[in-house]
Amino acid sequence: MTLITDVRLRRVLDSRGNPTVEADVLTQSGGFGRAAAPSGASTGEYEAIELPPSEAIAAARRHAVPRLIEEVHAGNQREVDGALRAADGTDNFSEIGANSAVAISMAAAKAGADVLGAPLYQHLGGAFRGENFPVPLGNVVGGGEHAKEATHIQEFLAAPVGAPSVSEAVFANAAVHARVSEILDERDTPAAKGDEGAWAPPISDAEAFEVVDEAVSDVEDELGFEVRFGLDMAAAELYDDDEDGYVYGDEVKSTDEQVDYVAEMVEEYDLVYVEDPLDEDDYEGFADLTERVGDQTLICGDDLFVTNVERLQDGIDAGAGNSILIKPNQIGTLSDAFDAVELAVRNGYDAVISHRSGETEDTTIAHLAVATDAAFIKTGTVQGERTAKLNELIRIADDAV
Ligand SMILES: O=C(O)[C@@H](CO)OP(=O)(O)O
Ligand SMILES: [Mg+2]
Repeated sequence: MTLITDVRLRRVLDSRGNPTVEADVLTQSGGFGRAAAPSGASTGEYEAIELPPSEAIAAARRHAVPRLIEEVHAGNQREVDGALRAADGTDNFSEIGANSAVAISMAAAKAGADVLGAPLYQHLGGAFRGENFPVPLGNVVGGGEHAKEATHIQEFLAAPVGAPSVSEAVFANAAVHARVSEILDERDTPAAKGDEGAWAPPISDAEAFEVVDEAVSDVEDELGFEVRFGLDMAAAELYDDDEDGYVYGDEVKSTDEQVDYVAEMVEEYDLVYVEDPLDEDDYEGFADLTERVGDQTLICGDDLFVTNVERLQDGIDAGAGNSILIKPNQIGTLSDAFDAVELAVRNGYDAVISHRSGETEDTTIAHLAVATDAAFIKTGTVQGERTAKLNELIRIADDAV
């Protein structure tokens, strides 16, 4: 019934106005799934390869589509993803592009769910999934590669850890985003927005800590449940080999100073989450920091692990981090993303399912987060391509998908 009968690929717009790959998968019994690949700006060096969309589409049509049509069942995700891997023949999807691979992989999952008449999260996670919901990490202030003339730290993320429901959590993040804007106004600080819809004010990181801390406390008082915050430092973008350190404008921090700085910020602001606090090759630095503050906060590897089980296993062996960011397009298929979650959970690491800075209205990651029982989902706060995922989470909780 779920035998794939057609795969259609096209270029569509992403939220930055760039082209990206969209896939439609059709099955014998009329099942249909559609998904689009997201795209990063602060991409990790070890990510699977994103090809220019036209090239990725042409290569996938040549190599992958013939191996899928009348050959593979959309309901069997391992079979779909195995065919994509076989069609590509490389470790990093450099032949057909991870953007084509992930779009087809996700579209096939949706087609499989469609035939079963089940919501995607249930198809992927099983009948007993859907009781627990991830805490949404909401980007409220940011800079780095996502905005010019703003903070060095890429993302300051509201984390409504005490919210009684996913809907209240989503609205809490929106309230923090709104409160940040008021506080910036009070300080006569103009702010543009970055790629993910976070405020991108021309202020120092130290001031951003103050502003976000104040906004989070105000919203916590107003709503009456615990709201904290965290960071994505995207430190691989700050690290400069020539300087042998992390560059914050005129200041350069050595690795030891960077570890001290992050540990101090965790203490001072009671941070609940710190992503990529060190360079993407620095397992040792991650391990030092995890040793110091890993019992108080999540230390999450994004560019460090790139959703890759081998890199995650190296991290587990080294004691580097206690959490992994999961981005399906970093590795190319849903099966690979699930394998990374499974390895993480077996080793006491929390999984955090994540969007990219370039997104579409695709909502697959909302389902993925519920299907995998992930602790957190990072998918912005406002702006259509972000609210698409957040609203889908609300619908899943309301049994309305
Ligand atoms: O670093 C990150 O975690 C992401 C998403 O916030 O950014 P990008 O997609 O640009 O890699
Ligand atoms: Mg990151």
